[in-house]
Amino acid sequence: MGQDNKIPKVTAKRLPLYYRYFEKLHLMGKQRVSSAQLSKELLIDPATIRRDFSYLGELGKKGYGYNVSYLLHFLRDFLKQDEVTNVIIIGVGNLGTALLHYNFYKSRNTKIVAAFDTDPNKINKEMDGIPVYGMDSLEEVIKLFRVEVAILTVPVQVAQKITDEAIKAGVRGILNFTPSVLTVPSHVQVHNIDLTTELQTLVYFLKNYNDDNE
Ligand SMILES: NC(=O)c1ccc[n+]([C@@H]2O[C@H](COP(=O)([O-])OP(=O)(O)OC[C@H]3O[C@@H](n4cnc5c(N)ncnc54)[C@H](O)[C@@H]3O)[C@@H](O)[C@H]2O)c1
Repeated sequence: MGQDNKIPKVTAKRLPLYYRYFEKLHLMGKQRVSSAQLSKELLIDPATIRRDFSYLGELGKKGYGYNVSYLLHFLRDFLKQDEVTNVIIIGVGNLGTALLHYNFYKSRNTKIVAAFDTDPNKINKEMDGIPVYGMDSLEEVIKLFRVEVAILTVPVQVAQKITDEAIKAGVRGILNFTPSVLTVPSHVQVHNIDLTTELQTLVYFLKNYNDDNE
């Protein structure tokens, strides 16, 4: 754990909390935040926040507060050992919305950090606390959050194009809910989830294997 040895456990425990909040501030376009603001949002007293950050080095300036983007990067590197796989959802329609609501709460090592769509009524808003961006932010967000997995819930006709864009920006895994047969480079993995096929297989098994357990 290296440098963490110097940091009190109580501080180390709060770092993910700070990280998540800086992430949120960054997505909201905030560039800096004071310890008083942090204190109000996170319900931690300002002196504790200042002390916590003092263990991490000179990260704040008097009268300026903390630089959100800098701290986000700093904390991300610092928390590497707890790193979760960041995931995005592309296409916030019927299926994408359902998956956003679900947000994979059971999984501790994956996290949906953002969603994307082209519909102006859906973008630049939060859904279940997750920001929904226009497609022009795709590359930036994938790079910023080192997103590794994209869940694809877009119309079939745009699936390949969007896959190409996501891979170009750094995505290495695609959970494909569209019926499109995707072509990807060898370093990328695609998992297809096709409910129609699953249903047909079930019906087939019901018809052919329902008398006994052959
Ligand atoms: N695999 C399955 O079991 C299963 C089940 C249902 C749906 N689907 C598939 O999932 C996909 C989504 O289905 P749905 O019912 O949610 O559709 P939907 O029409 O409700 O949602 C599609 C969303 O994608 C957005 N979109 C359109 N073009 C886009 C683009 N170029 N970039 C980004 N976003 C774009 C739309 O604005 C919309 O919000 C479809 O391909 C559908 O065939 C699969």
